[in-house]
Amino acid sequence: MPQSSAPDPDPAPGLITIGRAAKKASLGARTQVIVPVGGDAAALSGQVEALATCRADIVEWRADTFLASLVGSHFVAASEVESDVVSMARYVADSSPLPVLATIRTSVEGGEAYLDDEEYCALVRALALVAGGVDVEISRDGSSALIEEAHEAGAIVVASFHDFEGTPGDEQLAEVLAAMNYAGADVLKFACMATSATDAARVLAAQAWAREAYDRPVIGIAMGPNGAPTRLVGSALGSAATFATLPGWEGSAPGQFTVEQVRAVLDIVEGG
Ligand SMILES: O=C1C[C@@](O)(C(=O)O)C[C@@H](O)[C@@H]1O
Repeated sequence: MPQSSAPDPDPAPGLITIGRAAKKASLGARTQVIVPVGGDAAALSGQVEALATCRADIVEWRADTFLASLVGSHFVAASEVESDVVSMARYVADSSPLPVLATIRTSVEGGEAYLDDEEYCALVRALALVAGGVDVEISRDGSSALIEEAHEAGAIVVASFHDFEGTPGDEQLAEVLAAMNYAGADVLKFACMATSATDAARVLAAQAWAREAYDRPVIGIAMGPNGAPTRLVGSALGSAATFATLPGWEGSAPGQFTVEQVRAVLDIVEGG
């Protein structure tokens, strides 16, 4: 259902605004720090409170971890959980001082949600009515239509691809990024496990290439110890955002630094 609060027009080519009302951030210029929050309702409220004093720009609500706290590791129908998930999304959107990116990471891409494609699309559609942005896994059947529907609902779309085993070849990475661009995503994101320094370097090369080829914000992440430096390189190497943890809370992927650590490096790399 189209909403009145359509996304703001792009302020400039290659720049995307995420957020609703007064909570906004810009992707595509200085690297934005995205802090993931998740878990059950009690854990979430502790993390949302901690956002007030953390120097992040955007909060990512990992709705899949909340879903897992409700139903465990089982396939579910969207209709069984939608009202709980949407209520929690509203809570995060209202209580967080930062714009919200809502993510349902499915088990196929390393997350905790067990949903088939249809149920996944239904839940993401519901979240798009509440959050400033939604993550859409590009490999899901129906992802292109979902991107359009999320836009109509007033959310920007971060298309995503994950490989927790390794880093695909250059050609496959280029194909994934091309598919995200073709599908009309606002931000192109890929995260791959780096098993060597070469993998990390290839992720950075693909990120820089996509930034030039598509003029859309790109987030390239090499996960794990070999890839950790890719989380700190900043916009000079094409990075629109980096995911960093709230101190004292678990991160959402291997190799993440804390918000303060990332901030300190980005202040040097991009100028404080
Ligand atoms: O896609 C990503 C990137 C990520 O996997 C990372 O490696 O930092 C963390 C996830 O929470 C997020 O949805």
